[in-house]
Amino acid sequence: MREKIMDRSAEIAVIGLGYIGLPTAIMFANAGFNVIGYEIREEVVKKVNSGNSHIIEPEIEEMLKRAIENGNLRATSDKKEIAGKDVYIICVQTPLKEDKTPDLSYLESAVRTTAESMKKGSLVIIESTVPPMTTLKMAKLIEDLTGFKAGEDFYMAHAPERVMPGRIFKELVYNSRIIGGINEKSSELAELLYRAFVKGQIFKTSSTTSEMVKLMENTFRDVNIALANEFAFLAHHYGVNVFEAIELANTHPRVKIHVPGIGVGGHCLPKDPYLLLSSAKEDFGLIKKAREINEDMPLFAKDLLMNSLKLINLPPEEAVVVVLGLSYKGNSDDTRNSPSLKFIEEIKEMVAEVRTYDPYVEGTHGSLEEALKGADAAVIATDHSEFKSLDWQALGGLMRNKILIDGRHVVKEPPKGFIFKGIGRGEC
Ligand SMILES: NC(=O)c1ccc[n+]([C@@H]2O[C@H](COP(=O)([O-])OP(=O)(O)OC[C@H]3O[C@@H](n4cnc5c(N)ncnc54)[C@H](O)[C@@H]3O)[C@@H](O)[C@H]2O)c1
Ligand SMILES: CC(=O)N[C@@H]1[C@@H](OP(=O)(O)OP(=O)(O)OC[C@H]2O[C@@H](n3ccc(=O)[nH]c3=O)[C@H](O)[C@@H]2O)O[C@H](CO)[C@@H](O)[C@@H]1O
Repeated sequence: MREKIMDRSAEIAVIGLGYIGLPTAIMFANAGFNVIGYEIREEVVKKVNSGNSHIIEPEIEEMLKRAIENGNLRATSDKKEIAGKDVYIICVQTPLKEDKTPDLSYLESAVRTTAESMKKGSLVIIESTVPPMTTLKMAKLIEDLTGFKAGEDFYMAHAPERVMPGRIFKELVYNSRIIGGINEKSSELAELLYRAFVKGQIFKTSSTTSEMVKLMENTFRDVNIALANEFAFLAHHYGVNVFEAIELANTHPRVKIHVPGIGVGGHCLPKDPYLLLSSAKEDFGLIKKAREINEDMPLFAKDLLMNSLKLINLPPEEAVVVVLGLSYKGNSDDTRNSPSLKFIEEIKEMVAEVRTYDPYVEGTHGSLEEALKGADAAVIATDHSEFKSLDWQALGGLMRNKILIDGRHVVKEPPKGFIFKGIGRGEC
């Protein structure tokens, strides 16, 4: 297998062609490997094979076209086509169930497909983010299904993905990588494989440590954002602009406060802290509390909206509200766990009409001007670049009442003639 990886003759199957699987498949294909992407969504398979990406990400269209044109990448929904590959890389989603416990059904199904397809000597890599000890459990499942011995008849590692959407193709190359093999040989093979395109450092450890590292990174970020959000609450209480206060606090050499806002969305931060806690017998409460704070931020935005309507004596049930941005973060089309959706859920029964505008998300208004015509309030819920330079004086002319709520600190100066409130801006 070492030689096959070195001379690029190892054949790779990537299971799941989403935000992580598709870029990963493209990178290995452009590094010279023959890659087949196995994906259950047929519309994704069709799109990828025609050289078009189903996700929005800088550089992806050119990179995908290159991989398809050089004949190294193909997608399929047919299990038979991934039989007998040397390497299987699992990149399926690992969401939460309603009760916030891990839903590992996609992962288990992908592992079962891998077990049905692999051969003696295959290397199986889980890139998905998973609760600690999952890779060992999946290795056992493969042993039970195939009769192969883990670490001898097949190799297995957790190689968590750490890229940031919007910078995926840069971070795939330059981020350092953690490889958690179930044994030394598994780690070594996985390291050799990723060296095909990774220029960052590669650290080898056990699979359970690597699972925990990934979850700790996102939990660190989530808890820090919760702290920033709590500072925003306090700043409203004291009539302080929290962004000015954060900028000043961050001049301290050992302080780096995160950015408060309408909430924390995406496929990762809202669930990874729960994956970390999922099998713990007890916890200290901090991680859960941080989650609760971040999950409640859309309610804070709702309060700012309701207070503003009160100021103009407009009953909420008569108000037309326009939400700017549905995706969880700027310049992305991903709406998973987006705080905008929770905000809309919270207000939709209270107001006359909710309109949405998001240039990245289908099914929203085609034009912001159209959406704002006759509206009473605009609520910015996503920090898309184009929302940073809007001419609110001109847009205000289209509105019936001029209320502007900024949930993402994109409006630097409150526009004249508006009732303006922003999360962290010091006024309720
Ligand atoms: N999105 C991110 O920014 C990001 C970053 C780092 C890590 N991760 C982790 O990577 C994993 C994947 O996340 P994602 O955002 O790419 O998810 P995604 O939903 O975009 O992609 C998963 C894909 O797998 C497919 N799939 C599901 N079950 C399958 C099966 N049994 N066989 C074949 N295909 C199957 C789905 O149809 C989907 O297209 C998750 O564990 C996530 O936590 C995500
Ligand atoms: C540790 C880390 O860096 N992990 C990254 C993270 O990537 P992400 O795409 O989820 O992006 P984030 O920027 O973390 O945003 C999430 C949400 O938090 C809001 N937010 C953010 C910063 C802030 O100060 N205040 C906020 O309110 C923002 O608006 C958005 O809704 O998880 C990926 C998957 O595991 C990782 O691979 C990737 O490295």
